[in-house]
Amino acid sequence: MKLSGRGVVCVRGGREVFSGLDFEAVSGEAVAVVGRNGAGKTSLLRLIAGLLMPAGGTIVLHGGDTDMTLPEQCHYLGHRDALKPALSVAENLSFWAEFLGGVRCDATESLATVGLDHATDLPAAFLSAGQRRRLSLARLLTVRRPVWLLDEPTTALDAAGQEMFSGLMRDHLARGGLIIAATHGPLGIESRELRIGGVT
Ligand SMILES: Nc1ncnc2c1ncn2[C@@H]1O[C@H](COP(=O)(O)OP(=O)(O)OP(=O)(O)O)[C@@H](O)[C@H]1O
Repeated sequence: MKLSGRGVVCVRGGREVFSGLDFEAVSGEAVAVVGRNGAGKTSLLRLIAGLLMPAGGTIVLHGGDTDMTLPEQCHYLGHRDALKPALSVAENLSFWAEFLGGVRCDATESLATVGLDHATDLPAAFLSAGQRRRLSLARLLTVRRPVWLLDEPTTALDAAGQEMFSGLMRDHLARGGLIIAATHGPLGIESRELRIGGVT
């Protein structure tokens, strides 16, 4: 499987953010997207996820499931946790599993893996920042998708959480998945750098 972008142009609010961007990532590989604030790292993830349209160029997944679109094969984890505060931890995960569709893995197991099995009935409103992030990560495990698009994924995670997450990323790569992560700091696993917007 290979994700490749050729000559990608990103325009936001009528202003060109980047242009002529070439990139690729293959199965088993993590790419860390780096660059100054406003360089377009989040925008690139959103372009790949199909949440924005490129103003030029192409983004194609080779060797994926031909019956599914690229966005249907991606998990996009934004830097803000998309959780419903009034729903419990388990209900939030169930909502996401329903929304994403496809084959579900065991939610209880996913919550145990991210260290939230003690809080399944707690409303998401009461979670700490790190716990909210852990709940977002559980989504990656409950519905399996090969392409992980992660925006500042380690934000708010403590040392143990970062270690747990590094393990999840390694497992994902070992299963043939690929990861594109926007980050200002170390990702926690071996990765190739994709710099956008010139030198920071
Ligand atoms: N909805 C929008 N309308 C207009 N411009 C936008 C919109 N969203 C983002 N932008 C602009 O697009 C540019 C790229 O933003 P983006 O969030 O992709 O950058 P980034 O590299 O992820 O930044 P950071 O490191 O600060 O997270 C910025 O100049 C931003 O102001």
